Amino acid sequence: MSSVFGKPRAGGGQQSAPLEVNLAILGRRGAGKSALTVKFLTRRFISEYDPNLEDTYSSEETVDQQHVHLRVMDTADLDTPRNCERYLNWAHAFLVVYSVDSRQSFEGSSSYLELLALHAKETQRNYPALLLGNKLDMAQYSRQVTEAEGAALAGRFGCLFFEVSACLDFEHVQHVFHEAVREARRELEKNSPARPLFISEERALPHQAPLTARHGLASCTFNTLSTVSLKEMPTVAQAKLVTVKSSRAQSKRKAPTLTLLKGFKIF
Ligand SMILES: Nc1nc2c(ncn2[C@@H]2O[C@H](COP(=O)(O)OP(=O)(O)OP(=O)(O)O)[C@@H](O)[C@H]2O)c(=O)[nH]1
Repeated sequence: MSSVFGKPRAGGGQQSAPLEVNLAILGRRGAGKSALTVKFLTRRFISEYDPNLEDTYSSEETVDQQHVHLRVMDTADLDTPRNCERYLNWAHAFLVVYSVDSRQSFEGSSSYLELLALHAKETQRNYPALLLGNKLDMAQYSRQVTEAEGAALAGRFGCLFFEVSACLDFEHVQHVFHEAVREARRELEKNSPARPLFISEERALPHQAPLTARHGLASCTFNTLSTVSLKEMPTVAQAKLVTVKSSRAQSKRKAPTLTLLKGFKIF
């Protein structure tokens, strides 16, 4: 079951098909994958969760004025990469997360980057990955991995690197997810068959179906920078949905509600 966290779309006039991007969040247990995912989707920090729950969420995003249908798989791999095909064959980009206060999780992130490099070699394709050092808020008390070490590891694998915190700014977390979308988009555009960028006129040719029918588009004037994903949604673990109030402070009013996974507690 997938959960949908809808956000208002900007640029309502734009009619082109949304870009579809699948993003998998990888990393050792406790690195903060779920906390970052839920922060991005709800702007909130969670502190309680079910560590065995793996689920895929979808969210409507606007990245650089483009409408993006983003799916995020918050993986639960226990301690080492397992049954990796479920995300390797599905994702267009990966966020590899470690915690700056855990050397073990940093070493774990290195195994994930190696796995992705091997997959890229085997499939002869580039899969963008971003390395994230999470729990930056803990750095002043219990940092075990320096920023330079994180940057060096990212440099070895040619990926972007950010230090973040699921507890701090939403905007910074959102920026990182949107960077992943940009990286995925770059690859999708590189790998998609050449298509015309602008078509100003549609003429029904005798032997050709109209463009609208062939592309499933409503209008003949369009910009086809977006790429429709052909990858299938994986079968994801069943997750029970619960509805919680979006804010305790709003309890006296008719509070809006959010649908969240069982196991997440919102503060
Ligand atoms: N201080 C701090 N704690 C965090 C942060 N992110 C996550 N945590 C805490 O770290 C613990 C693990 O976070 P999760 O998001 O469940 O980690 P995970 O990587 O999803 O772990 P698994 O579900 O076991 O794979 C939880 O107690 C979170 O509250 C952060 O940025 N700062």
